[in-house]
Amino acid sequence: TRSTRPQRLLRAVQKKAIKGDPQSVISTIDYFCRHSEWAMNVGDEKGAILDSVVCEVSPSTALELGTYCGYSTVRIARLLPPGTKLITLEFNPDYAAVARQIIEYSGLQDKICLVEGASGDLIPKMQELFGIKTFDFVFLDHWKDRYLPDIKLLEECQLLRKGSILLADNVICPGTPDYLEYVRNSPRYESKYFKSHLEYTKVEDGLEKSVFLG
Ligand SMILES: O=C(NC/C=C/[C@H]1O[C@@H](n2cnc(C(F)(F)F)c2)[C@H](O)[C@@H]1O)c1cc([N+](=O)[O-])cc(O)c1O
Ligand SMILES: [Mg+2]
Repeated sequence: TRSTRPQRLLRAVQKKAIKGDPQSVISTIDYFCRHSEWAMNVGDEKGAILDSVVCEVSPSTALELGTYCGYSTVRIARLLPPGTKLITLEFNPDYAAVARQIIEYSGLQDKICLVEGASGDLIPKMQELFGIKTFDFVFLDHWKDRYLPDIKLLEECQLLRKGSILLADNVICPGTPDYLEYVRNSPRYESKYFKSHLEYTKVEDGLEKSVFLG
């Protein structure tokens, strides 16, 4: 049967990127998505905003919801201080299998823990599975109707602390209206919109950065 898009993206990385070089993995994926097949990676333009927030926060504990092929996983992990771990959650086993290979090819496997399952099941287990008390940084890029329920779950599980940073992709396209309304109007968050474009296109999209106020 025909290969899947994530498999073709992985093949491009294995063929064109330099093993052990995260930047070349990132550049190879961006080139593939711009010139061969579009794919729902955060991309280079929004990726630069993601980079700047990760560097600013310099998190000791970080969570990503929605690994997909591991593009943003590699982007985040390459900037983390030594000894810190990025936990990334992926629901689809086929995507997870591709992501594991892309992460390994980048050489960042020691900084990343990819966990397969549903956020609703895994978030309540973060303390017991990983000894995590709170997350300094959370990147949301999974199903858009899960952003709001999942941050409410993070709050309930006491996984956010005063100053925790949430960064959400696609708040304009495809859009996360209920999430946006919540973080922009809740007294428990201070929110800011970073205008950009949908990956590899001229369509408007952006990232919403929200600080949990406790
Ligand atoms: O739909 C989009 N993204 C959905 C992304 C979904 C990805 O998140 C995973 N997931 C689901 N639950 C979990 C958790 F956390 F529970 F484990 C992880 C899914 O299996 C999938 O790999 C999207 C669409 C467009 N677009 O232009 O259509 C552009 C984008 O940037 C997008 O992110
Ligand atoms: Mg996205």
